[in-house]
Amino acid sequence: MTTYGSAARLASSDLPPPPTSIPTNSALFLDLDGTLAPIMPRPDDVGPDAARAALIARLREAFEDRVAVISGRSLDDLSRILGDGALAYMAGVHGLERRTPEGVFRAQPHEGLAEARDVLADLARCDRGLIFEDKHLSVGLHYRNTPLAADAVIEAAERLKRQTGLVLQLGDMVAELRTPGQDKGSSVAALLREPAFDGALPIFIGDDLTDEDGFEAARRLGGYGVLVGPERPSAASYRLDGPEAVHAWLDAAAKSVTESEVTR
Ligand SMILES: O=P(O)(O)OC[C@H]1O[C@H](O[C@H]2O[C@H](CO)[C@@H](O)[C@H](O)[C@H]2O)[C@H](O)[C@@H](O)[C@@H]1O
Repeated sequence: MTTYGSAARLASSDLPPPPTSIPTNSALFLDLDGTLAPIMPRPDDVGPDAARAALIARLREAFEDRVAVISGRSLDDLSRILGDGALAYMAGVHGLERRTPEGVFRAQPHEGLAEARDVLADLARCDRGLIFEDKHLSVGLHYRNTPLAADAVIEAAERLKRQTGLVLQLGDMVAELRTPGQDKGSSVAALLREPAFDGALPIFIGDDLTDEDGFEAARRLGGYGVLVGPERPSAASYRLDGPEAVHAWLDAAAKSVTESEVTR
């Protein structure tokens, strides 16, 4: 369940930027859209990017593979955007799918998805600005290109939540109905149980409401969250302005870890 962190954080304001000098045993849990990639008008507008790929490769080396992308996108879509094998650890559909070197975990799709799929796809046919997205374990309707449709989309999604038992996941100009049972926080906890992450300090970086589960898990498991974008009540401890600042911070953090390894 998404809440907004401990009471101390409910009125959070002026979160500082994270320190660039971080413990060598840190593990990075990274959101994609709005964090590693700038927000684009349509989901398919986000594609492979050489600078991002090079950054991920540097991070994997500096953090000895303790790097995971944890996204609302499906694993297939993440492979299209990041490249197959770009990362050893990835979670998709808000934690409903997870890939590690040992294999793929995938939740069972909820039976209510058929109804949600029909209703949202019908709505998309009524407004050419709406984009219907089917991720098999969840279905979503994007209204970024037709913002006046927001109320109707959210109302329909709330009704579907009540009728089906699916989880309503509101995001950045999107309403999504997803299979219950997992979230970004449970993915962080599961990945920290992998041998490569043993004893690691989790740092979760993300921009969206779904990332609050990741911030809370990181905090509970001894690390912290970094909110990307404007201030809001959040379980994160630090904040960066946007993807450009994220890339610069990750670069600096990787260098600081590499340098402290060299001087040991
Ligand atoms: O958890 P994330 O990696 O941040 O993924 C969240 C959602 O990202 C995508 O939608 C968002 O980004 C699109 C491209 O910038 C944008 O057009 C859309 O309005 C945003 O909501 C993706 O399509 C969703 O499946 C993800 O859940």
